[in-house]
Amino acid sequence: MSGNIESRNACSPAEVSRMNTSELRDNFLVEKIFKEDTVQLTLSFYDRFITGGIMPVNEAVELPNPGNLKADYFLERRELGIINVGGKGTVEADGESYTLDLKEALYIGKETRKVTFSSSDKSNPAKFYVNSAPAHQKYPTKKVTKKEAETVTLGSLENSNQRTISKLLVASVIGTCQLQMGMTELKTGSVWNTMPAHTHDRRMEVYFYFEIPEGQSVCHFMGQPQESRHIWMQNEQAVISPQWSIHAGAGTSNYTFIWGMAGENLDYGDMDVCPVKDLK
Ligand SMILES: O=C(O)C(=O)C[C@H](O)C(=O)CO
Ligand SMILES: [Zn+2]
Repeated sequence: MSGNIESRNACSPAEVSRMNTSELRDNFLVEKIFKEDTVQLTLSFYDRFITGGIMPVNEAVELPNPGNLKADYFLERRELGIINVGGKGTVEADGESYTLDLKEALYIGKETRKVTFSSSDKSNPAKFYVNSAPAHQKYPTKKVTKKEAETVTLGSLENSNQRTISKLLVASVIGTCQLQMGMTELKTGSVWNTMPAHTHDRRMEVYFYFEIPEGQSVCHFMGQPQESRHIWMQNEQAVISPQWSIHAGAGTSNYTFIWGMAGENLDYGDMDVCPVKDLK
């Protein structure tokens, strides 16, 4: 890829409070994450965070060097996090191969020149969901399985929000510059994520919703806690959350999502919780 990738400007809270449905969706929703044999990337100017998907089917696919990064290669000044949400696949990073099964993660450090993605079985292709943030130090490339993740169970069936959070690429598990990624799986009968909602001025965040059953959807809530807006999300779509915005959702069924963050700190627990009774 020598051309530019799609970029999204940062918007102010006042501007967002006046947006109509399509303006909200154009600025924050990333509609198409996976396309056969293609790298789909979106650059957000919140913390210069890149979100995308790579689905190799018929051939291996190489991480491109988009023109708007003005770099010699993609990871010259960046780090990359990958979570596979499809069939078994392999990521090759400067000649080293890492096989990723469903829901396994890989961190690739700064200064890795060549990264290629392939699927083991084209009838059940790998789907590599990727996040990338600027990096100023080289940390080792490392695979992290769900067993190696830091896991917490939150919520209750009574509050329709029982869920398991697997912190995969976080400071307690691996070294990263600013990227953090993990996955939240809702139990059957639970539909709410991240409730009570929170903001974190020190980090932006992107949610990628998947495992939404056919015919179901997730209503994602964003905006300032007292000026919330919603975006209806379909399976395998992502949504960008500014640092001033809540990011929560309620599904018409249970589902899974990947969260990725970058910014000032690596402290997962640094959140400003918004009491449910104060939301507007
Ligand atoms: O369900 C949740 O709660 C989450 O998954 C919260 C995210 O991990 C998050 O927003 C971290 O800042
Ligand atoms: Zn958050």
